[in-house]
Amino acid sequence: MSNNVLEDLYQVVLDRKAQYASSGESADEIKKKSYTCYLFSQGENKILKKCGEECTEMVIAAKNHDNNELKNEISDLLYHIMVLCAEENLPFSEVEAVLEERSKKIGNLKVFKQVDHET
Ligand SMILES: N=c1c2ncn([C@@H]3O[C@H](COP(=O)(O)OP(=O)(O)OP(=O)(O)O)[C@@H](O)[C@H]3O)c2ncn1[C@@H]1O[C@H](COP(=O)(O)O)[C@@H](O)[C@H]1O
Repeated sequence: MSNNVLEDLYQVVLDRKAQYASSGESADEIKKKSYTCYLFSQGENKILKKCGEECTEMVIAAKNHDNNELKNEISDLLYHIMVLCAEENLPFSEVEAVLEERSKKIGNLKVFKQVDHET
């Protein structure tokens, strides 16, 4: 594995998508071998449901101030987001590019309105 854990994970997800597309197995068989292939076999609604579920679990972990649980839930969410990107044919590198572009900006883009209470 290279230093870029996210890129490597996305590549595994893409490999599983290709693997699923070429396998003629049932969902039960697929699930035993690869959870990622199973998600692709279930389609967009299932993947979106999982993203929502993992996001809620992340929020609950944060509300409980349980950082051990929180890091696991964030990891689950990131994985499911990658499956969603692959399902939608959105290269994860495009998400990284948006973050990189934003990192070049200094300060907040919003201009704070100064209210003059004297007038
Ligand atoms: N990062 C993950 C990852 N995070 C979470 N999960 C799986 O997500 C599932 C979430 O559990 P749930 O109880 O919510 O779901 P479930 O009851 O098993 O099934 P459903 O409710 O979704 O039908 C578990 O089965 C976890 O194993 C993941 N499965 C895979 N990966 C990565 O994907 C790679 C390829 O995995 P496979 O496709 O399984 O080989 C792995 O090496 C990991 O790097």
